[in-house]
Amino acid sequence: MPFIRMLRRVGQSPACVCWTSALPVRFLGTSPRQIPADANFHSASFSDTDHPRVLITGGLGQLGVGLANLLRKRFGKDSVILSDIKKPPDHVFHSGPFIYSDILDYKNLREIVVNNRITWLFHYSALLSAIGEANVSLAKAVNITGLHNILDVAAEHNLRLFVPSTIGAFGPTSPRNPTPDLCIQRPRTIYGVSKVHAELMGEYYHYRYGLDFRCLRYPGIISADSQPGGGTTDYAVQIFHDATKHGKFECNLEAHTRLPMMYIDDCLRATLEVMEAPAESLSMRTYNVSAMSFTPEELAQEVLKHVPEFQITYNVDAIRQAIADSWPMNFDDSNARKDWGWKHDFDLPELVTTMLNFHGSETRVAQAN
Ligand SMILES: NC(=O)c1ccc[n+]([C@@H]2O[C@H](COP(=O)([O-])OP(=O)(O)OC[C@H]3O[C@@H](n4cnc5c(N)ncnc54)[C@H](O)[C@@H]3O)[C@@H](O)[C@H]2O)c1
Ligand SMILES: C[C@@H](O)[C@H](N)C(=O)O
Repeated sequence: MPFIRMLRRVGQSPACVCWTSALPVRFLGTSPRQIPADANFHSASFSDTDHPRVLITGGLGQLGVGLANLLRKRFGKDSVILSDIKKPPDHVFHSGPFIYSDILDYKNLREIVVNNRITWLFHYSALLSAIGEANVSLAKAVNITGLHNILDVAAEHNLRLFVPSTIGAFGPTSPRNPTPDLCIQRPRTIYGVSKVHAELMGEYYHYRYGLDFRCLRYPGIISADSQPGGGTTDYAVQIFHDATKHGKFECNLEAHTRLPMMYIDDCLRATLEVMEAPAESLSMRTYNVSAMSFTPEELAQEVLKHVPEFQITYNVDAIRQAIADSWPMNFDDSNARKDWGWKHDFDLPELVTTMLNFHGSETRVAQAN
């Protein structure tokens, strides 16, 4: 019977023994963009877990290049395509496949997925919290309309889809210390609203169309060799540049502002681990992940142990402060630890040593040249 072909892979997790398993998709409407049945499952016959062919959107931001490096080590250089709307720097362009992809252009997205037989998609394009408040209409387009395109292309081509969410998906009425996976989510930034929307839409597509949607709520991510893209947690990256270059740092958040944070290696490993986790181990599709939690003052104290002349001053940015005050202080990630074995490697001391070593050696190289 022709409609049998239209049945999506369902019942993949205990949470997805949904009514799609009992009813053919024909009775539920077809795919999200009304694609004919024969157009589905371009990639269904390939082994998408053992050897995925990967597309990363928004790959030239703080996190994408590191993710590509990790995935290329695991799946081979040519199996991972990095994409963005920006021009890649030389070292990125020469390190593996790069392609232009604007997530607002649905046909372009579909062409890339089809031509490259993509099976896994990591959707990193976004406008972050502070920059999103400065440009709400662009944030709505990229974070919401763009997400719709990604969900549709993923559902139509049977992709495994990773979309990162954030501590910013919570708001002032959420429990802040700790913040569990399931609680009130009423964020007050366009970034947060778009991320709650992404979580809910991804889960809806999972239950409605059998989309293999996986989502982690990242804390603020700290990286040494990539710059943050306009978020509230950016201070915790900039402090290391300034401590090694100038011995001082002006912080745009108040001294006692506590936020969950994570070193990039932990973040990217968590991302790969949840993507490789057997579907039956996932009792949820959106998980908090956490590593450490600190204030600017505590971070400065740790930096001082290595840079004795280091000084921190405060010049608070009211918008970022209001955002930070509405976000979780500590993240409860016990479900991720229980379901798929999440465990972080970096606490505050290891983070600070690693970051200062990186920037210290860079500064020494620059001084020697
Ligand atoms: N960095 C963090 O601390 C953090 C924390 C929580 C969640 N996240 C999430 O992780 C993801 C990656 O974060 P990041 O820090 O690398 O972000 P970033 O801001 O550094 O990079 C985002 C990238 O998206 C690209 N982009 C913008 N518009 C686009 C479009 N129309 N089409 C294609 N690409 C477009 C930008 O050019 C940019 O390179 C985001 O979804 C973000 O919300 C990041
Ligand atoms: C926390 C995260 O989503 C991002 N770093 C921001 O501050 O906007």
